[in-house]
Amino acid sequence: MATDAAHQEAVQQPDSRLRSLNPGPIPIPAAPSSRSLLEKVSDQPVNLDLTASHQSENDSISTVSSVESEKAAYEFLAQTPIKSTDKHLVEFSEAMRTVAKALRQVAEGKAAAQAEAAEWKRKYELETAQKQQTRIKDCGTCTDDNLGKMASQLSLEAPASDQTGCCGNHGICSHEVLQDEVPGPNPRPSLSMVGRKASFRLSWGCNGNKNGQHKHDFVSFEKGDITTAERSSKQILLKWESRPQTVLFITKPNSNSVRVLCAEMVRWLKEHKNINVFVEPWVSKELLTDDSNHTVQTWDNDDDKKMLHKKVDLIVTLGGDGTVLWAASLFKGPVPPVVAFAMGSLGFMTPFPSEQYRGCLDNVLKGPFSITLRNRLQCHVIRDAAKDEIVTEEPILVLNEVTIDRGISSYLTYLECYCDSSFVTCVQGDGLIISTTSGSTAYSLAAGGSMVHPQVPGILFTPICPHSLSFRPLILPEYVTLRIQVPYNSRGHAWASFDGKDRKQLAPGDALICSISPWPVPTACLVDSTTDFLRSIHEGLHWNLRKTQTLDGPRD
Ligand SMILES: NC(=O)c1ccc[n+]([C@@H]2O[C@H](COP(=O)([O-])OP(=O)(O)OC[C@H]3O[C@@H](n4cnc5c(N)ncnc54)[C@H](O)[C@@H]3O)[C@@H](O)[C@H]2O)c1
Ligand SMILES: Nc1ncnc2c1ncn2[C@@H]1O[C@H](COP(=O)(O)OP(=O)(O)OP(=O)(O)O)[C@@H](O)[C@H]1O
Repeated sequence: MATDAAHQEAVQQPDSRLRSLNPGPIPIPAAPSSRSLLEKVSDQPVNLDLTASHQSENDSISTVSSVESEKAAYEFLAQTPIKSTDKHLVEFSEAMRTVAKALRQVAEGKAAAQAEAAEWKRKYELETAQKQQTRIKDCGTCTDDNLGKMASQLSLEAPASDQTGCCGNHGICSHEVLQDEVPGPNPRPSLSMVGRKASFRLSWGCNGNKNGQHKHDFVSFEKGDITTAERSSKQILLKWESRPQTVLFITKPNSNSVRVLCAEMVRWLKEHKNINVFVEPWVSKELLTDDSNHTVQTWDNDDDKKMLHKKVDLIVTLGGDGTVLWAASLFKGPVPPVVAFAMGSLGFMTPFPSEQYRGCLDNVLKGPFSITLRNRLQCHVIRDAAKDEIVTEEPILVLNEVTIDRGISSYLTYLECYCDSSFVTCVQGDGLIISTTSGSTAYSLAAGGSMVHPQVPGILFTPICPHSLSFRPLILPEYVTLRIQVPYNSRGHAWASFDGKDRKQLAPGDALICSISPWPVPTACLVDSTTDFLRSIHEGLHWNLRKTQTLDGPRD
């Protein structure tokens, strides 16, 4: 009998029979015979959630007791001609797989969108909370009523008379006068020795004209025709409005020549220019041992360090590019102009020759001088584990780049990248560099990114050894926010490093959010921004160096 034969077959191969019989616990309408079988095989409720949909079909098979399944199968097989039922069930099973896959995709899409929305909300809350915290901290003991007033005093302000004169008429964010120290408890003696901070004005130079005037770029929409007006020279000039009085020295450690020059420059500035000098705490000890006549100032705690920008008119760096990065990293907010003397091997950001420091400093202290406004990236690490906390980790500012790589892991990094709300790509390779245009000549360049003039407003998106032939570096506009997410299904952790330092581990679920910071680093130019940039790529990289062909050869 056919039924007996089928019974026999089922007894001999119960496993394979059950695999085709059980497409999962979702009782979706199907052929009557299949449906009745499913109801007998599994009495589990419909489960459309993400966790259940992530289980493989094999997992769902294992949720059904094999004894029950076998019994149900025998009963079913006793009633139904096995061949046609098998065919139905195979079809049904396929249909179920398709449904499960679709449900999983929907659930995954929804979860990703929710996660993204939650993160943007958290980022907003984080920034608001941090701003508020800073204000409260800096205001010290001031009352709630005074909080708003004090907070506005703390921020950078332009004098009322100048607002129309500069920002009003010329429209650029030019001059900014740093306020005196906010009244608060116990000003530190070392910091309070310094007088009022020098004010300065920034303006666009116009066709070589250094009179402080500038023209605006503007777009005209007259009669629906879009045109851009004549472009001014975008060279930015810094002109002192009052005499700079305080200079901060940042020096490369472990260098004898740097130490000697630092001592000499400090003496010269104090004796000939009547300048107050700040140095890092370790340098102050070094200078004291070298020459007890040096009266330099320093800081001894983080709170004083955070107030440096209110005291320092100018930063002088002695070292290579790394020293400029170090100097910038000391300032989590506004950065005073940096005069970088070259005492390293390359020096893309260090245009001033140290042997001519007297002339260079004379010019800078007098002004006006050209500056390059170098954008920094502001990076937030958002921990998956800290999703419910409003304030997570402090933002980190980088002048060159933030790198997300595989660290010591031997697996490919797997990073999901979003630009604002758009998906960019998944990086599978050694990692990703998100670089400023200043950093374009550093690590990003080594990874195949383009060299970009530091005044170009953009963010470089450069993969490191991508395992894909078609992954080319990108340059994105400067106003976007990038989110790099280590997905839950990443095989390993990723590591973020900031200007080559401060490595932080990123676990699956963690994300890094980067956008351009409102606090650029103004670096003084030797000539002007473009001349200095071209000189650095010629001299530093020997860019496009080739022997010139002679006339001595084939001609047209
Ligand atoms: N493969 C690479 O090229 C590679 C690898 C790791 C780090 N880096 C770079 O090193 C930087 C940290 O510098 P450091 O001095 O602290 O480390 P470091 O002492 O290891 O020096 C790195 C080198 O990069 C050069 N450099 C730094 N910033 C530059 C810039 N904006 N343009 C051109 N060259 C630049 C420095 O002059 C130095 O020669 C990182 O921000 C990263 O860009 C490069
Ligand atoms: N004041 C400082 N305190 C601590 N570390 C510093 C300081 N200044 C520089 N560094 C670090 O010292 C390292 C070397 O500095 P830098 O790049 O300026 O010198 P260099 O290697 O001689 O120059 P180049 O990079 O052009 O060859 C960098 O990693 C930098 O971060």
